Amino acid sequence: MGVSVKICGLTEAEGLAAAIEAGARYVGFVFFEKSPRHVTPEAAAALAVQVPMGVAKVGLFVDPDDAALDRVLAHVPLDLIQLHGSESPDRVAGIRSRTGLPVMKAIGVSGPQDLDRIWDYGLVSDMLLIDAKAPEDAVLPGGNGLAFDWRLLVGRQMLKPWLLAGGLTPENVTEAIRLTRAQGVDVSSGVESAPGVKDPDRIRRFIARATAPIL
Ligand SMILES: O=C(O)c1ccccc1NCC(=O)[C@H](O)[C@H](O)COP(=O)(O)O
Repeated sequence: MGVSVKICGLTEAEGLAAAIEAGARYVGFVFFEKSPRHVTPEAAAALAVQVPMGVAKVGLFVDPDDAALDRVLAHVPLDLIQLHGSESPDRVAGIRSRTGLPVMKAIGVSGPQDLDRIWDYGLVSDMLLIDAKAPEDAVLPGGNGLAFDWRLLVGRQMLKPWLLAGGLTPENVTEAIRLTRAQGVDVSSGVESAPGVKDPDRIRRFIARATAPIL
């Protein structure tokens, strides 16, 4: 099976259409108000009708309480919940059982000290997203266009299906996959022309390169 691609932080129909037509397997909507990619539940619902079967609609949350999840789920038929805050393993398991939806936990990596958490969260999540750890003073816990040292993942066993994220672009995604053997990749700022503005051409180039056979 080829590499799966998630395009994250979609806010308007043109970028979403480009992602779907180019073969994205996952499309992400950000429900975090401080993000330039934030969408309301109503806006996400309008975009979601454009998404065909076979493409998973992912809702990205940062330390959501139950009411925040309920508010979004009342409007948007999500297929997968992405947790991008400091949710504990217990909270991940709780959200999974309360919503009945599969959960992908994002794990920030900046060095070898972060790698044990990949195992811990693999026990309670359906999928993992291995991302660059945000700097201490960052406003956003993800979507910062920063990469980490991909060599940290070489030969690493994962308990669950996983996506690589953090600073990926059409220019570097082939090398990232070749090195890490990632099953999937996730991108946001690397396919934008400005924060929060997706560039359909960069989306198409990213997906074409990520899904091309690696020699
Ligand atoms: O994208 C955001 O604005 C965002 C806000 C809060 C938490 C996470 C966020 N994005 C997470 C993603 O899924 C990104 O695709 C991932 O971190 C990679 O981002 P980038 O380095 O910009 O490609």
